[in-house]
Amino acid sequence: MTTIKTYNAISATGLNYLKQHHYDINTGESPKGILVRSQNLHHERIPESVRAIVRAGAGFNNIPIDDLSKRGVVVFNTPGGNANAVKELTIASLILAARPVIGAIGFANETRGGDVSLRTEVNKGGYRGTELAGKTLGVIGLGNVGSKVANTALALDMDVIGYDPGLNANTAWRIDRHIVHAKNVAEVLRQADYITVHIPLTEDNKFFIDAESIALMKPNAALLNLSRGGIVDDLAAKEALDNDNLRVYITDFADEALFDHPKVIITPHIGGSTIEAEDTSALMAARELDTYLTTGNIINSVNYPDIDEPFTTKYRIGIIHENVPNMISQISKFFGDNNINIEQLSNRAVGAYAYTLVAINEFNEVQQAYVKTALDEIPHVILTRRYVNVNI
Ligand SMILES: NC(=O)c1ccc[n+]([C@@H]2O[C@H](COP(=O)([O-])OP(=O)(O)OC[C@H]3O[C@@H](n4cnc5c(N)ncnc54)[C@H](O)[C@@H]3O)[C@@H](O)[C@H]2O)c1
Ligand SMILES: O=C(O)[C@H](O)COP(=O)(O)O
Repeated sequence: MTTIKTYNAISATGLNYLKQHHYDINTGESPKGILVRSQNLHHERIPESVRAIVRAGAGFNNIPIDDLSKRGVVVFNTPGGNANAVKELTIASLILAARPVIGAIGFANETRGGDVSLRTEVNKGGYRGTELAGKTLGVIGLGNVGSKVANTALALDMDVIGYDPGLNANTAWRIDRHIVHAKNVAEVLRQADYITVHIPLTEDNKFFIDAESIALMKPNAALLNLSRGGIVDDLAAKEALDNDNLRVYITDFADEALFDHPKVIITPHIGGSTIEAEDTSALMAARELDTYLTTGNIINSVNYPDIDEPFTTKYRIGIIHENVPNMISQISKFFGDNNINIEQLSNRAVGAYAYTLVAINEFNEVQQAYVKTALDEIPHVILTRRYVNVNI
């Protein structure tokens, strides 16, 4: 049995998938894989036995990607698995930013006793809001979440302007043609009545919304952050709220500096917390983990290139290496020199790393005994794994 270690509450759908595929959950000493949600792994000791870590969710800023990449540990996430859940909470947040629903509920409860109807009707004028229809929504980041938010806002009769310099042919098609594409973020900040941020927390995106960017917003703008704490400079947002340079700030990330502020609404990081999103993300995560550990196929990795090929030979050798010249020729020469016939060789590189998956049929026990050690000795090879096709 292969052991998988888990952190956080991982949905039973994902755990059951792993159990059905003969994995132990949290029992053995030397886990091969880790399944995690938001637990901060930056200061955890990741056992040497670990070959893969899957983040059941989108954001992976809680995982020490650089260190793990140098060790040959493949890190995955589950793109889109919880995007609908975040979209729905973002729409709820937009409505909370337009209508004083929370205060109105409090007021309704206070009307108890006596003529409830009269007291409600006389005093409800204090809970008038505005409509989203006709207002402009600015969406920063048009990925899995942002594209859904942008498209849904059109159905609420909002005008939508979006900004995402990272869109490509595979992702741009998701975005409705009525959404205006801004050339820079300042365009969004100046035009929007509501601004919602859906980008990952990276070094570059830290305090992406800071005092300077808030100064570009309309003074009655509403700012929504369902991405990550640290993407918005909360102190700058608080100062803008205090000076009437921002109307309301809604964040899914609690911050001591924001508690009890009358213009702030805080939710406790529940954007992806629906039964459906947790099930979908955990199942995607379990499948990605099992697929890599049993076939060498890499799907949705955030630190190495994806390779997803049908496993039609008896064996495969997966070689994670640095993206430097002469690796493929050295690897294929090794197989040739050792009289091992290559049926198929796939190679892909992304940034500093590359992955080569070699498919073979004839592979005797002597060759199997030394191939891993010998390949690992080629300079710039990080980790070699062997896969056996149990269906052949
Ligand atoms: N609140 C929650 O529970 C919750 C749930 C899911 C995701 N998230 C957060 O939301 C983020 C986005 O999720 P997603 O599923 O849409 O991810 P995604 O990877 O599908 O999309 C992110 C998009 O942001 C774009 N981007 C990156 N930096 C940018 C920048 N500086 N300006 C404009 N665009 C930029 C990328 O090109 C990409 O298209 C995640 O990284 C995560 O931190 C939070
Ligand atoms: O990045 C994500 O997917 C979300 O922040 C969800 O986090 P969670 O899995 O801890 O709910």
